[in-house]
Amino acid sequence: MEWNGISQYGEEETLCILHQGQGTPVVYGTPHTEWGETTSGKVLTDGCVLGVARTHPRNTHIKPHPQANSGSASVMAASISYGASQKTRPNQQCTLTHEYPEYVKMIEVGPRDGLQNEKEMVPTRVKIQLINMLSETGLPVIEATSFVSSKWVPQMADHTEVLQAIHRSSHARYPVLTPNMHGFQDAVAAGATEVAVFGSASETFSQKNINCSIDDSMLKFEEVICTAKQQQIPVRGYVSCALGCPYEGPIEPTKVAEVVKRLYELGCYEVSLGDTIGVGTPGSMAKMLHYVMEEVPSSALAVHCHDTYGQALANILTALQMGICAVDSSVAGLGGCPYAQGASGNVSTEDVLYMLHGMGIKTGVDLSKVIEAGDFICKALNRKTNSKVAQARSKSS
Ligand SMILES: CC(C)(COP(=O)([O-])OP(=O)([O-])OC[C@H]1O[C@@H](n2cnc3c(N)ncnc32)[C@H](O)[C@@H]1OP(=O)([O-])[O-])[C@@H](O)C(=O)NCCC(=O)NCCSC(=O)C[C@@](C)(O)CC(=O)[O-]
Repeated sequence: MEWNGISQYGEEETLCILHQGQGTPVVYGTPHTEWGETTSGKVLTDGCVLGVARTHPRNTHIKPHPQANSGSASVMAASISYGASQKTRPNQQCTLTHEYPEYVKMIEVGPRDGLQNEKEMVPTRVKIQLINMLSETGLPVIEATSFVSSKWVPQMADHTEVLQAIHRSSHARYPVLTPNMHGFQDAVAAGATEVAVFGSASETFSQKNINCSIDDSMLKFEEVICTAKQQQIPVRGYVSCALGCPYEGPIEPTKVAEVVKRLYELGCYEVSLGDTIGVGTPGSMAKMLHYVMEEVPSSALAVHCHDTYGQALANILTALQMGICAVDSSVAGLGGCPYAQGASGNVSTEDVLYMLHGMGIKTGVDLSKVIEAGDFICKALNRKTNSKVAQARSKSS
């Protein structure tokens, strides 16, 4: 099936006209409207309604409209691009292509997600040096530690020492995890200037990870977010098990979307979608994002892919095609979650950078310096890197 689009670009708005083959064009979306809301408020024609266009500074995503005729589901994950440089006039045809963001924000989670699962205590000075080395790479966000119970996660017990000793780059931010007010207050006392709350789309995982139901977690997060707002501290959110749960198996994308929406509405500036056990595929990622992006704009979403089944890069690429511009990753692919047995580490920062830079996407991050930081932490842990790029570079040097 061929999908065609015609767009008319103005400074402020894009009008998308979608049609199939010889069908009569259907006008169905502008950047200022959400799904199903058109400038006219109506579908202009019937027989060839294919979907609605949701514009993004760079991508226009097509989603089947409830009245769409058969076969339109095949565009669920497609994106149609009308970059500013590709201005078209009405009646000119555009071919559907994927257009990627020019810049991707990299969120380094190695010092927290990467190390929290280590059985042997990692010396505090090693954690500090790792963060200091990562700060030299140009990474814009480095998640430094977490203010959780040391009975639950002993590896993060030195959170205050770590946060207070690192050299903070003026170009980077250093969020820390805070599951409740106790953690938030400790974090602020230690000098945190950004925090993250972490919920789950799975009830069982929520219980196992933070000892409360999803609803109770939202009450705790609300308190944290309200207090943080008063102190002008930005709050990021996580939703674990976005593509599967170690206890419940597959999670309905509608459930993921609901939890993401709750966090966003509470005031998280960005919500990271965690494939906690790395079971996702481009298919399930596209489907989940499709539902989530109905509730929350792509500009407020990030993806957080563990690489258990080797799908992380493909899943990230899918997310980029759908308009996501923020990616969590872990130096040397370190990590795992203490409450998700068998889950391997995050996608490695080195491998994501190699892919993005190879696609001409800017990150502002120096890959060689990240490889050095990865080399440092792997030596300290007496471990081989999980990064394919770092492995290849070390063989060739
Ligand atoms: C959330 C809690 C603290 C609840 O733990 P709890 O036991 O239910 O807490 P409580 O409120 O009942 O309090 C019990 C005791 O804990 C203390 N306490 C209470 N809160 C804190 C705190 N913040 N820091 C330090 N101590 C705390 C509190 O003061 C009290 O101390 P006591 O009076 O018995 O001496 C616990 O379940 C916990 O620490 N869980 C750890 C969760 C964790 O860190 N998981 C790994 C990170 S999430 C992740 O990896 C997934 C992610 C984000 O990467 C994305 C993905 O991949 O999906």
